Amino acid sequence: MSVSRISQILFSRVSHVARKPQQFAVPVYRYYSCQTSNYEFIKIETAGEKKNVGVVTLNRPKALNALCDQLMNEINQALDHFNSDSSIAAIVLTGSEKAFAAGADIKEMKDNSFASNLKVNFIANWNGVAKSRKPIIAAVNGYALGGGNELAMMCDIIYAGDKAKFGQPEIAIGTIPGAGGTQRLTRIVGKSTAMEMVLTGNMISAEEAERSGLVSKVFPADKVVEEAVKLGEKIASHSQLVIAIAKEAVNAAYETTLQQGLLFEKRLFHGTFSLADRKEGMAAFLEKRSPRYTNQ
Ligand SMILES: C/C=C/C(=O)SCCNC(=O)CCNC(=O)[C@H](O)C(C)(C)COP(=O)(O)OP(=O)(O)OC[C@H]1O[C@@H](n2cnc3c(N)ncnc32)[C@H](O)[C@@H]1OP(=O)(O)O
Repeated sequence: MSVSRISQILFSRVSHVARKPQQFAVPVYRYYSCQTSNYEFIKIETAGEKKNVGVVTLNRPKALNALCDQLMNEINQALDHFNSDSSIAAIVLTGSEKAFAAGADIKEMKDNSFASNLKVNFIANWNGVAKSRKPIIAAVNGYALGGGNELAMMCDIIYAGDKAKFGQPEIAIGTIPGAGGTQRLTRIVGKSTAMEMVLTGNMISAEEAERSGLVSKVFPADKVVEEAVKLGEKIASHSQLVIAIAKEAVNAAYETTLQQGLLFEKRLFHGTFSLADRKEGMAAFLEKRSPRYTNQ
């Protein structure tokens, strides 16, 4: 990748037009406030002491949060909303205690054909999560199966409740994973574990998922969202511009060769020296005080 392409990516992705969210104060949880919306299958809230973490909760309990087309479109809308809200620094994506998501909606896709999938580019709208500029933390309780596990893997960090179960059971319904279950999963957990999960459809526990690097931490089920919000708040304490750059650099490790990735990283590192926040961060360290970032 050329240096000019790297700079183009660097400067196009970190600038966006800020928009104030519509909010009203209905406390449903300490530090939480609901937001007005017309969503049917999700709920959105802001959380954290400074209300700087967006929370998207999948809310289709009768189908264990099966990822129908409308639900995925609603997730994309919510992410667009939080990505364009300058007061939000990180996003938590979660489900219910029983299911993060039980996969793509089998009822909705059972009559699809190869031709119909091609015509509408079936599940192309699932990419919104992976494309979010702001970090997304998946807080997983219960089942994360098929597209549910793939959705979690599109997030940047996965926290799991101790009863969570992860799997790619598509083989048991005559198909294969289609949204990252053979690709992201293999890069994360390695060939043997991925192959076993994809070829058998067997689920792994939260503990196994942590051991294999699929999730970074496991908490009691009723604490996982709270811990994910705390993590979002910690992320929010840093420069949002530098967070966006750091996220892109880590993601490049999955998409480029080592040499291209190292060059990309070095140029982004060099680029941070053009930011007031980089200057402020180093000055604050040397003056033994907390940094005051301005996202400039
Ligand atoms: C690109 C992506 C592709 C994919 O993701 S393919 C789909 C991969 N996922 C699966 O194959 C998982 C399917 N679901 C299950 O195996 C089971 O469910 C569970 C093990 C998750 C839970 O079992 P239990 O506790 O016995 O619940 P229940 O009665 O099976 O489910 C409750 C309701 O939820 C609906 N449901 C569950 N998963 C899906 C789904 N993936 N698509 C559509 N509906 C789903 C059921 O049908 C049922 O509904 P009703 O009460 O009307 O019978």
